[in-house]
Amino acid sequence: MLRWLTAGESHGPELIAVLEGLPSGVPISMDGIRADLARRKLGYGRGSRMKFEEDELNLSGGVRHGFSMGSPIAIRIGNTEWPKWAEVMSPEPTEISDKSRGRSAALTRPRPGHADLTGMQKYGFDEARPVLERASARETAARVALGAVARSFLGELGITLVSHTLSIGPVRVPEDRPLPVPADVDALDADPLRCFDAATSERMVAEVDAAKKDGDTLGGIVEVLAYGLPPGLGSYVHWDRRLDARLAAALMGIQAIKGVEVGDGFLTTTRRGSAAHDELVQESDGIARQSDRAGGTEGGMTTGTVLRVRAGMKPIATVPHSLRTVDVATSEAATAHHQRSDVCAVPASGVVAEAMVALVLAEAVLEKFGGDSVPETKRNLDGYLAAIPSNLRTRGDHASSADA
Ligand SMILES: Cc1cc2nc3c(=O)[nH]c(=O)nc-3n(C[C@H](O)[C@H](O)[C@H](O)COP(=O)(O)O)c2cc1C
Ligand SMILES: C=C(O[C@@H]1CC(C(=O)O)=C[C@@H](OP(=O)(O)O)[C@H]1O)C(=O)O
Repeated sequence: MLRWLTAGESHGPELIAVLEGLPSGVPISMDGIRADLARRKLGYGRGSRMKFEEDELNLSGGVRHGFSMGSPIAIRIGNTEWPKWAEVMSPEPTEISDKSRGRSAALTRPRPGHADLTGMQKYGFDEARPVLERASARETAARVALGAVARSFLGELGITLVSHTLSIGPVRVPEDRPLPVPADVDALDADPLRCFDAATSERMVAEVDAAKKDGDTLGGIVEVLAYGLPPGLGSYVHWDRRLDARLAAALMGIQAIKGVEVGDGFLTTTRRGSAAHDELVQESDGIARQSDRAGGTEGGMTTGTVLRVRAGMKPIATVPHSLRTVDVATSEAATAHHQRSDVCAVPASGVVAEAMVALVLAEAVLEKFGGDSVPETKRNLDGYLAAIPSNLRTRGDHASSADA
């Protein structure tokens, strides 16, 4: 069983993440995790905070000499801005000195679209600071660090993930563009919007510039692909074991994600059945699907073809051209509080989505194949693939983890 938790506030001293249930022998490098943390901060349209704040990575449990030991992985991500917030976010009752007076001003003008107002109602606060500190997507740094570990485990089994930006606001990659493959990851990360289509990326940059100029914000859609999966992760036997359901929940659990699609998703609903599914044909090297409309799952299980899921992000709620709200201290009409914000965080959301998919897949792999060490998990996976009768084999099933 794989489980994970994160803790920590946006302007707290550090974020903390724990991953329990990972086998021994997974290569884990500080540089590898740092590289993913850096990817999460990229993306045209991110706010000024991404430039001055640094993620200070500490690995404080579960890893020795570059490999997991089977014990819980404990990760701390220190926040270099903490000294400025030490009084405002002090865990002990503290006098607020003049230098922190501005930062500690009560946030009584809740932002529509953020957690501010409902969070105050629910947890009994008279201002939004304690709400936004945890609702903030700063927390996604902790998930990305865990995702880097999960990805490394999957990599040992020959499973590779790719994420990319499909749309920003109304600007979308044309449907007929080929899917990026693992070899394209560096090029994707080098693109300002993590978009695989250069012409669309240019239009996306212009769209972000236009929104920024208007004091506005943007959302969009990201896609995560997983290559090298075996058939049969997840199950049809119970709703909460369906892999597509678990992926949807994990993606919806990312701040500001409001829609999830598996494969062709909503587009499929516009097709007739005869043009909606992936027909099976016997080839010399196994049964082959003639298309990939389903996105790599049938009956809540991986089919062994490329997994393809999408997450739709709403526009950032902290709109510089502030939205109407109520000052809950006076009940007067007001504009929502705004200090600074991202104009668009869709590229970063792709990296977070990749991390969430990696965690769900790592969990599903361990459920099916178990193993307390990577070699044991590999043996179990290879044994399963080898035992699939030849008449049931789909193309690619034989590519065992030994090839990873
Ligand atoms: C990577 C990332 C960056 C974000 N940056 C901001 C931001 O700068 N300002 C903001 O208001 N919301 C931002 N959000 C979205 C809010 O965290 C989110 O809207 C809020 O927590 C309320 O949750 P909900 O949108 O799911 O209802 C960001 C989300 C992600 C995933
Ligand atoms: C700090 C991060 O993202 C933050 C997520 C966020 C929000 O409301 O979700 C609001 C912004 O923070 P602030 O309001 O302090 O400028 C973003 O910078 C991060 O991703 O590391």
